[in-house]
Amino acid sequence: MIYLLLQWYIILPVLLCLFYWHGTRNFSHWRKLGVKHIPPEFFFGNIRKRVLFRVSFHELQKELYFSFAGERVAGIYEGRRPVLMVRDPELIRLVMVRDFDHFVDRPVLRFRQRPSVSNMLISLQGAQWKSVRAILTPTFTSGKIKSMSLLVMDVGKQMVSFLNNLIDKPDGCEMEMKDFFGRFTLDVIASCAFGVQCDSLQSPDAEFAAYAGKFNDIPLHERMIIFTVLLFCPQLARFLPLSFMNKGVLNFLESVVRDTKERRIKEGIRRNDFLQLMIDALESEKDEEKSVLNEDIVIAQAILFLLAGFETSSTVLCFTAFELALNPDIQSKLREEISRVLEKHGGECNYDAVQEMEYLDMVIHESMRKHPPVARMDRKCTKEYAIPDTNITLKPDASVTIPVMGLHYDSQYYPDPERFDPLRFSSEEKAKRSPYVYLPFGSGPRNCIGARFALTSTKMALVYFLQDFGVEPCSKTKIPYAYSKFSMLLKADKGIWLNIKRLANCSNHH
Ligand code: HEM
Repeated sequence: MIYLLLQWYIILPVLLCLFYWHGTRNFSHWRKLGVKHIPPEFFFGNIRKRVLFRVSFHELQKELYFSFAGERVAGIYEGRRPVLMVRDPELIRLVMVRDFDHFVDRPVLRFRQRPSVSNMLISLQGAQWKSVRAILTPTFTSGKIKSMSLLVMDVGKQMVSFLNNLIDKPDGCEMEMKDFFGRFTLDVIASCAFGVQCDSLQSPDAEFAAYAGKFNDIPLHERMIIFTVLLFCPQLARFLPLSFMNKGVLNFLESVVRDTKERRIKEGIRRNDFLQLMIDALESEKDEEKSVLNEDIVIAQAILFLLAGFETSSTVLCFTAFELALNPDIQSKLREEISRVLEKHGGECNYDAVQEMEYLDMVIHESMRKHPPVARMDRKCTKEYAIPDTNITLKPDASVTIPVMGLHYDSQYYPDPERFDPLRFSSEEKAKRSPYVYLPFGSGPRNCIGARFALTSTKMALVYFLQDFGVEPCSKTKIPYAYSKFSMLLKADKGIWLNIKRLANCSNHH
């Protein structure tokens, strides 16, 4: 017994020392390279406030950016992991565009996952990413998006008829905007990526909507394990069968894609949606010797479109509505443009009409500046890279981050950054600043593949909405809103509540 105790008296301190050594051995990384940094803390590095959920992800990114004012690059520690923050717009261009072949991948946690997750474009790497991206790129051309916009128009009309039925009082109806626009966006993605007509506005309990609502429901213990692995030993991830997504939901989505695909092939049905474009690519590649696509890859992308497009697009709509409610002059000016352009197009909100709306474009871009759904962009160094005009050489596997949220609030690029001013995005104003200080969709070959689709569908939603309805603050509106501390994507704590009113001269033509 004494022998056993003695053994533990020795083993335990040794284990603790090893644990401490492992947790801190990278902590001289930035000092040795002469990069400005904040001294790290054991376990937390520089992100203690975030790990303890004291601050939101967006606020932390902003704070870190502003703690290195005047620097072109800065060093941060996320847990024990050193990450290089690239602050200078010209260096951002080099990393994201010119020297992209050194930064092809994202530093993602690669758990042992099923093919419908491991094949998602967002986490694919190297040559495999390149070949899948090349196949998907033609599905996002303006021509394809234009034909898909017909599906978005159907959903827009459903949205208007839903609101017409709901709002019968002259003083309007208070609604949570994320939930409202979330249902519009879900219907758009269900239709375009899964070929499912779900009308979640009229029937929120419909099967597809009910499943989609549970997408991020994962048990607390799995969440904790993921967080610890992420901070301490990401190398372990590939041995663990964990996922950020609910397994039941994944099973459901997989079967929707499989069944739809089989039905379309068997019955010769065709539809103008992403799924059709992917099925066509799969069929045309079937007999090629070096085919890239297979059913798993198609399923993975359909699920990814839901994952990458749903929260982001509905967030943009929600915060745009918030800004329009707070800035009634801008709301009126936008509505004037909408009426003027739609009149030219016989009153119909179609793809071409929306493309002509310049002020709408400025409003949505200013909204994504102030409220970018994604707070930062990440890249992994894949080939040794000497950063020009510095003595820093990044080794393969090093992580680099682009501080989107900080750049969007930097007054040297956007004077009075808290002010909502769409005119910052007039052609003259845009020409005055680097494009690399505005990155809601990222940049370079690894940017958001769905950006054009997202812009088209969110703009159409706003046009349908603003034609007949207006938004204004109500008693439940929190100004300024508080950021949710539990979300990686931008989210307002307790939501964004606004009053929706039917306009007096509402056309009611739908
Ligand atoms: C307003 C809505 C959206 C925003 C703000 C947004 C933002 C982003 C951002 C910031 C990235 C990372 C870019 C980078 O690392 O440079 C990204 C990647 C991606 N997005 Fe979006 N996104 C939106 C909508 C969509 C939609 C609707 C789809 C699909 C239909 C989509 C599909 C993707 C995919 C597949 C990637 C990964 C691309 C790759 O790794 O090659 N996104 N998005």
